[in-house]
Amino acid sequence: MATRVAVSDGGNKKTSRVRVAVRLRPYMNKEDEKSEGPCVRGLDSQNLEIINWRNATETVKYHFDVFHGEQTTQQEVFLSSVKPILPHILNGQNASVFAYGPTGAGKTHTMLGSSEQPGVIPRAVREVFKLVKAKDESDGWDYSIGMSYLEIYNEKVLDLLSPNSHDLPIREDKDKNILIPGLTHMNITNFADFDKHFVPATLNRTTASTKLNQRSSRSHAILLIKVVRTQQQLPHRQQTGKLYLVDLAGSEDNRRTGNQGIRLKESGAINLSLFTLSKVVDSLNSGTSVRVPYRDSKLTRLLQDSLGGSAHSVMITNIAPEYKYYFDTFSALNFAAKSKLIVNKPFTRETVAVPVLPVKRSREERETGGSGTEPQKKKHKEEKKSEHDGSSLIICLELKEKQRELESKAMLFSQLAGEKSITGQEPDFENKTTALRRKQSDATKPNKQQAVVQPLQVSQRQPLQQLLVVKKQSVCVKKKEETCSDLIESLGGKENNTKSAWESQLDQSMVDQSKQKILQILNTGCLKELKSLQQIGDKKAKLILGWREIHGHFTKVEDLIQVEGMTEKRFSSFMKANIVSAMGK
Ligand SMILES: Nc1ncnc2c1ncn2[C@@H]1O[C@H](COP(=O)(O)OP(=O)(O)OP(=O)(O)O)[C@@H](O)[C@H]1O
Repeated sequence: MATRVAVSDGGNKKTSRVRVAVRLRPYMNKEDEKSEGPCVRGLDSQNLEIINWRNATETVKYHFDVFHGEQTTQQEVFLSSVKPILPHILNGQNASVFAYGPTGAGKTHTMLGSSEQPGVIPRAVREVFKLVKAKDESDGWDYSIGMSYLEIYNEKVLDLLSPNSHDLPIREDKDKNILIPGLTHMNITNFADFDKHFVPATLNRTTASTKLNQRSSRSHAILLIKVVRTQQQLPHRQQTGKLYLVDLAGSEDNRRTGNQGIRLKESGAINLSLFTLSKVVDSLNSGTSVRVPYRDSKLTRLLQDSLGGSAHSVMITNIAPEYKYYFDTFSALNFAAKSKLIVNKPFTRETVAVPVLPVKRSREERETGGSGTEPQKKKHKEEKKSEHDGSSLIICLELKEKQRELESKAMLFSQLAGEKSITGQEPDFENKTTALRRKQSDATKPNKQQAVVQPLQVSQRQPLQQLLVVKKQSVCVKKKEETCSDLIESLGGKENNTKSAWESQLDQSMVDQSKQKILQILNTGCLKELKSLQQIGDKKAKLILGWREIHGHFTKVEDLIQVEGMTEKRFSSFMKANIVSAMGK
């Protein structure tokens, strides 16, 4: 029996920021490179720029911990982004590395690689063995290493080391430790041992061919390497460090993947979990005590202790240079920029053997008995707060939300790009790749997400016609909102009036009818119809479409509060404006 104790040594209270690296893969087809050039490019080892879709005469700049360009080798990625965090797991702390990005952007290449170009996973496991070997004899601790390997496919947790097993439950003990009863845990003694289990298990992972990637990963694969160290002397303190190596399924746009049937269903599950990941990131970033929605997807639930404050985490965002990935790339970069704000608070997980069992166990006994499943007992004050501490893995999910927002923009954009301009010429966005080589201004002003809009010389390139159309629309939305405020004012309503105060001035049956009309538009309206509602601009309308895609129908207008950015206050104002407007028709 062992008791979980907090460790108060110096390093434990330190906060650790999620490191964010971005890796740009090379062109897969040299012809594309010649014909269009990249839509995104690196500027130096930390900065990159991408064309601004809102205005093709500008680029948007991002600053990250590391930028890995097309020529970066697997070893360089490992050395700079992953190796530095590995020593922590020998001290009872958690670490995680996860690859995020659009489908086909290079996540599996980065994490797994090939026999000629091994990726992060084989390199990290080798390094862990190396670190343990270096410590083993000298520091008074015995070490054992174990592995588990699972995938989350269609919201099911499947054991890749035991492929016939069924969906495994995720449980949380009273100390908020995440457990997966029944998950195989194998002790491994060297890299060959790991390889023997890992390689065949990898073949069990669900992959399929999509239009964008012949061998697309349809699941999130999570490799867990657990290092348990036990003091050789009394009181036989024991510390457990976990390393999660995560290859996320790609965020995807089904208009481009051509997914149908089962692929479409998979895609829904992938996008839902990535969407939840984005919500978790948002919550963690907000730094408030708002509930972090870990429970909303299996992925975030499972990775809770990698994301919630107890881990050293690295997110490698993979992006692709081709124009067809433009909006995916843009949303991935925004997500990555946001995830940089997450701060983890690493601590050491330690148990102490109860004094009635002072007999020193042999290493073999410890290995077979000590690490069969997730830790059974953990007690740590800091850990209790873990739902509110920012951590890492996450990064992805916010993407989903951004993804949806941008998907809609992409649809609009691609519709526009697909049409010939009034003058009969093809839209020229795709031909502008070299526009990244534009004159730069020194006047850069970083925003919260570290993105900088870099103005370009208008004389060098004319704004794209279709982009101007998008701009005009947003002007219209603004005007509409002003009209709406006027209406509210004329009713004598202030934003914070209670519902009864303003509703009581109206005929209840009319109010109910208006609500029905609003509900109908919320449930069936296309983008344009949604935008016809008062106070619903382009962004909100897309968020509503995204919500509908995931959750189905709104059962009542009040459900609108569940849509991102719709606070109670805004909802109240929205209702007032729209009821008044509907009654006036
Ligand atoms: N840095 C790179 N250098 C060379 N080839 C790469 C690189 N990154 C990716 N590739 C190649 O690009 C293709 C797609 O990469 P990969 O399968 O890793 O994408 P993915 O992001 O994992 O996609 P999915 O989400 O669909 O599984 C593969 O053929 C891979 O070998």
